[in-house]
Amino acid sequence: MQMQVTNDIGKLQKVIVHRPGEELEYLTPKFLEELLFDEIPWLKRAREEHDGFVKIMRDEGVEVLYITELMADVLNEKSQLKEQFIGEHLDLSHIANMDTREAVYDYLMEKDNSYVIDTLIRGLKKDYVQTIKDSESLADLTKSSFPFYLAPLPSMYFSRDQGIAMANSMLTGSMFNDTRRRETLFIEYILKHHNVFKNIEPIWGSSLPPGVEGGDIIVLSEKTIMIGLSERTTVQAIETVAKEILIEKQLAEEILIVQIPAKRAYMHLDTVLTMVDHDKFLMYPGIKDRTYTYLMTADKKGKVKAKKGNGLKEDLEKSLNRPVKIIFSGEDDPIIAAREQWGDSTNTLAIAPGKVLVYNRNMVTNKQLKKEGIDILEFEGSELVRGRGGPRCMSMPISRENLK
Ligand SMILES: NC(=[NH2+])NCCC[C@H](N)C(=O)O
Repeated sequence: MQMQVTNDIGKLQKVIVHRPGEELEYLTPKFLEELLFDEIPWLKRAREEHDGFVKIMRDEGVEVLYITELMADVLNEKSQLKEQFIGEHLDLSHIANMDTREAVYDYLMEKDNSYVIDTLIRGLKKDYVQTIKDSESLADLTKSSFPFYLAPLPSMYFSRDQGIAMANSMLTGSMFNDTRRRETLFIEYILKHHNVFKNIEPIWGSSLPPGVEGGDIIVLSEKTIMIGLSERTTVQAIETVAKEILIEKQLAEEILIVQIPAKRAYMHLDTVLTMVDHDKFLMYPGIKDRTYTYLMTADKKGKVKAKKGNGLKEDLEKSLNRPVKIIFSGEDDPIIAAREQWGDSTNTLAIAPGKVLVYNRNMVTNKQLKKEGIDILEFEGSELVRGRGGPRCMSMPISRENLK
């Protein structure tokens, strides 16, 4: 398949998602912070909500692929990859004792592929695996209270962050937090080995310094890629990826960096700013005077140069070559806007210019969008939102129509 994403609003053709699974049932209050959740979603309802999200996209003609199914295809077709895949998960799991590691490996190797895939996402509780019984290891004696050999991956359903299609290439996420690093192994294997992807030269996030996640990348046009400098995306990683984008792979002519305050409530640029139409953006007003912009381009000698931007609106207008309207969410009221931003009001997913998916709970912002002439497709997301992400976070587009 040809990867093609040269904008963030063109008709969405193909997208990869993950249906929330039992990994959400391995969340407990004690480890919420470490696992980057604020609450424990009710799985049954979260799945219904996710199915609703997928149904809207399918009804609109979007081809929706599940990451677990693509991964199962890979392991079913190339069985020799199973050991390597499990091994890479174990490498990233910090199991202190080698015998324990071996026991976990043996346990997984005996199971069938779909069980392995589900377990790697769900997590593996310590009591599932019989380790050394008669002699205890130092790791056992000093064992932490963390109850898993393989931690659950509850943020797996935020597939946006794991793989970022830009033009005809894909960057795999270089996750800022240790707890999310194993998520990207799935898309890496799919990119390397699944025949839905062919002739794609990816940029491997694992080769970058930590900190470029998909929620921070918005492909504005063929010319410009916007990158958030945020809690999750670092200057170091941007410097490296900019060379790939501007020089090695020439995926765009310029990168517009938008620096936002580094805060949990808006860990990625797309939690406070999304594009909803050719000339319209939706933005959380709480960051209005708190963004700084920079432009990165390549000079004739093949070096990346950065300069200060002229402010978000002006830079967007220049890049898109048209006047732009910024709609301030929550009717620009500090309380309404903050409340609804926490409910991901500003994390819309465009499936065509002027047509976006939104959670129904953000009533004020949704009404505002309608007034602005935006077609909104609402769905229930009250459990999904507890993981701090909305429709855009839950989708990894791999094909969108180009804009004229
Ligand atoms: N693109 C996004 N905004 N993704 C939201 C990710 C939420 C996830 N729980 C995290 O903290 O990492």
